[in-house]
Amino acid sequence: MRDSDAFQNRPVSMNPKNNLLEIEEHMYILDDVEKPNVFRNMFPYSEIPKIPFNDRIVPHNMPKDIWITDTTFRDGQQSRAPYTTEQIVKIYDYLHELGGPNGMIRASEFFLYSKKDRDAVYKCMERGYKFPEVTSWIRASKEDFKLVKEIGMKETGILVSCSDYHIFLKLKMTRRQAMDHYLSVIRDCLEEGISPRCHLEDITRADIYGYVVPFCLELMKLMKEYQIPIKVRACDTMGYGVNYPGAVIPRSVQGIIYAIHTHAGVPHELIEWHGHNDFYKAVSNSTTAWLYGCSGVNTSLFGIGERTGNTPLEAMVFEYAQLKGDLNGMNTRVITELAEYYEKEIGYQIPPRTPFVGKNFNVTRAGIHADGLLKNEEIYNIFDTEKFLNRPVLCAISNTSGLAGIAHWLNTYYKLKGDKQVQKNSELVAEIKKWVDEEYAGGRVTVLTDEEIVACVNRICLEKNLKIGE
Ligand SMILES: CC(C)C(=O)C(=O)O
Repeated sequence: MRDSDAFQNRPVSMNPKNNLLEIEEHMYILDDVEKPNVFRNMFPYSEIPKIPFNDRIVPHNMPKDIWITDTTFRDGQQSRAPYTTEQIVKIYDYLHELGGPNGMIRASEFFLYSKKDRDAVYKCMERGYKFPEVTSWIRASKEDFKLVKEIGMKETGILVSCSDYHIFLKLKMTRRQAMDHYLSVIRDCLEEGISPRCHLEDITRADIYGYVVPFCLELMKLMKEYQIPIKVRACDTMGYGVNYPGAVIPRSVQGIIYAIHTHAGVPHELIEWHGHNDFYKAVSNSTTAWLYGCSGVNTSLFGIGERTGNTPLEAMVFEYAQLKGDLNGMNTRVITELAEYYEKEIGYQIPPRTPFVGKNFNVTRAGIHADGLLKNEEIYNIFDTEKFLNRPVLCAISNTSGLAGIAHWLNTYYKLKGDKQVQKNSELVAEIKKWVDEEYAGGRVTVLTDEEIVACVNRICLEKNLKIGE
């Protein structure tokens, strides 16, 4: 599918520094349309959304410094039962340790609505950590700005929904009215000396050059006037963003970031991407945002967030390492501690196939694969998961595991190394295999649990006078 040029009818000039065509800044004026533009060509509603292309290619522009921010206690909490104060403080401690001394998890955002919310904030601030910086999420009112100031926070998030779906259909305003309203609220915030983080909700259905860029230009003017940083968070509220080269804005992630950075002049370090996973794209869109000019990507632990969730924080840790070639001080083993904490203390069941944290993320079942693993674990493991996540690669035992799978399971479970390792041709393995085959011949369809296998191993060792690891 093709669409009209996003830049159509807009005046362009050549930038002599980089020979790129650029739109004249003074021409980014608010397009105060009479009727909402709901981009029916992309979002017909009674049909599946469409991805039009105009084949405009945006150049890579990854900032030197990129980082992760966290919304576990805001978007994350919106979609589940609230955490207790103690749980929030414990998770915050973990985030601090995971992010490391270079502030790779730069900031986290907290509600201030209830006493419980504020208690959690006080306790986290008392920790005195530089990172993650404790920031707030409030109703946009003067009283709330005062509260943020009293608590001693430097930054707050403010909702500035930017699509006509929100402006016309929810707020019942025109673009001009919405923009004036938002700007006056942001001015109130700046008057209190608080740095606003503007959440441009629903940006992937917004008119980028008719509303978003003119609005961001006004923000940059305010920033200059007050000499206080103003952040712009591009929120892909419904997960419509795509990262395919040549896709049309407002669905193109790179197109949006390019517009905000190059045409509205927002510096890299003040742009953040906030993704949702409705179309399975939260992670790749966030990485794309980094690649095209965002310093920050906003995430939540295990992707817990509204509907299908947000960009999982742990995923972006490994995206960072792959893009940059190192972890820049992040302690990835804390991810496993966090996963255990969520399962045991919070009672949250992580789906077993979840990358990096699910029970099965590095478990191999098929016998033929297990055979490969036994020869060299690199063949069927993504990286040294024992080193980085304290999760040695595992073979689950089922009807397809074969002798190799059973031997591997024994070696991993009993942590047998070197010549203590059990071989697939050993008597113990053969006896376990007989029991496994009998189980499945009897009609079993489920995998064998660790407890069942240990019981079987103990029985065989007793009956046959065998010892594990000899
Ligand atoms: C409410 C807004 C800021 C949000 O989280 C989103 O757009 O996803």
